[in-house]
Amino acid sequence: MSPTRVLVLNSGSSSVKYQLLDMRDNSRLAVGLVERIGEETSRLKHTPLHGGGATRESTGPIPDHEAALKAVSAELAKDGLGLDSSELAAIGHRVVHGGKSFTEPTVIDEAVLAEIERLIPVAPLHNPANLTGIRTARALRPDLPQVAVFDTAFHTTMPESAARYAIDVRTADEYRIRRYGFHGTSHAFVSRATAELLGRAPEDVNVIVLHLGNGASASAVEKGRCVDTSMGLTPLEGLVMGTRSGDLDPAVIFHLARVGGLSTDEIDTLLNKRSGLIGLCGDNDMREIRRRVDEGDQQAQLAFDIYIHRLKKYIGAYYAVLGRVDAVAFTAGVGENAAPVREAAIAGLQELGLAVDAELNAVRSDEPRLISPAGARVAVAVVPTDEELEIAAQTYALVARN
Ligand SMILES: Nc1ncnc2c1ncn2[C@@H]1O[C@H](COP(=O)(O)OP(=O)(O)O)[C@@H](O)[C@H]1O
Ligand SMILES: CC(=O)OP(=O)(O)O
Ligand SMILES: [Mg+2]
Repeated sequence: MSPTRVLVLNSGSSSVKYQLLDMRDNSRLAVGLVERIGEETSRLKHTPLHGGGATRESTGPIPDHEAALKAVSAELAKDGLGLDSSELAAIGHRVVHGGKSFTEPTVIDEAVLAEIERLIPVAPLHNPANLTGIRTARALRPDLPQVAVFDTAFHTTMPESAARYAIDVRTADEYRIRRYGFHGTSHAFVSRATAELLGRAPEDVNVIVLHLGNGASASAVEKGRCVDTSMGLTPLEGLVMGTRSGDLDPAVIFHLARVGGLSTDEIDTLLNKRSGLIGLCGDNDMREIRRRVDEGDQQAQLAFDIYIHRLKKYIGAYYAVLGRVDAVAFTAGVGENAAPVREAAIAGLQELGLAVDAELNAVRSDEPRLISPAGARVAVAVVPTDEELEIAAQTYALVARN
């Protein structure tokens, strides 16, 4: 029998999330996470899901993504699920920036690696980690197909009117400056799952997807195709995020350089790592921010209000882009868990047919669900994302075809 298992690696700037799935029934055999890579207190959390083993956790320095992946491989081996298994069909990798070249999942070869490397300047937090993950996995299993699934792929359907910045065309083309968009695997999965929740085909519905994690982005999905998204050349544009500013007047950068004397790298770090919620109030975790808000903390309240204001602007903008909206879907860590964020983002939008039912919004569940009142013109939904399952499905489909 041909092998049916797929290992998915989602390498972030300082973390690796992974899942081992059996594609016969999409069941998960093991899931885990390595956090704080590069620090003294790195943490590995591994949960075997077949055979009912207990979660194992360990803390200690894991210097880089190569060491992280080797540690993951060792954990999997303890459950008899090692990377040497003949049941493994492929390894699927989340790759954040694929530029314009990659519109589909792609089997990784030297040319693909070179292109992912060339794109590092426009995804400095993500592509280097993705590359190390791929190189380490290839060294461990050189015989196995390794597939890249790109965050940018779902957004390649955006019309030029949404994808181009209004800057000199020749300069834009020379430096390939355009809006690529990210979190596409999640936007694709969630827009489809939302249509399913409504009992309709993806081609029949228009959905605004709000992916609110540490990184956050919105997208306008018309009949299953992305027509606009809030992230741009890099994952810095758009919504207020955990540590990233999102939209700002580009002249802020000249001002910081000319008046503040900051270097380009310093400004990059400021906007990507010391802005957003953490820059506004010192915390980037929405749980902590809500706790402070509930205690009357004014700084946390202002950070929350700025976050919500930006989110509301994008809901309005994408409503206008789509003309008709069937659903607004909240997803990722904040979108799935933070009821106050959903309530505040939709508040006051009744004229657009949008409302949230307080009781439904308070329900905690891992299932896709509606939170709008019965009979509402536009559905508001919470739809948990599953980037790993989507990456596994795309990886397996590609390998099974070849
Ligand atoms: N119960 C919760 N209530 C509010 N926010 C939460 C909760 N759980 C997680 N979050 C938020 O979700 C964020 C992580 O989201 P996630 O989608 O996992 O992000 P990423 O994939 O970018 O690491 C946390 O930083 C936190 O702000
Ligand atoms: C592209 C991006 O922002 O990803 P993440 O949310 O995983 O940081
Ligand atoms: Mg994420």
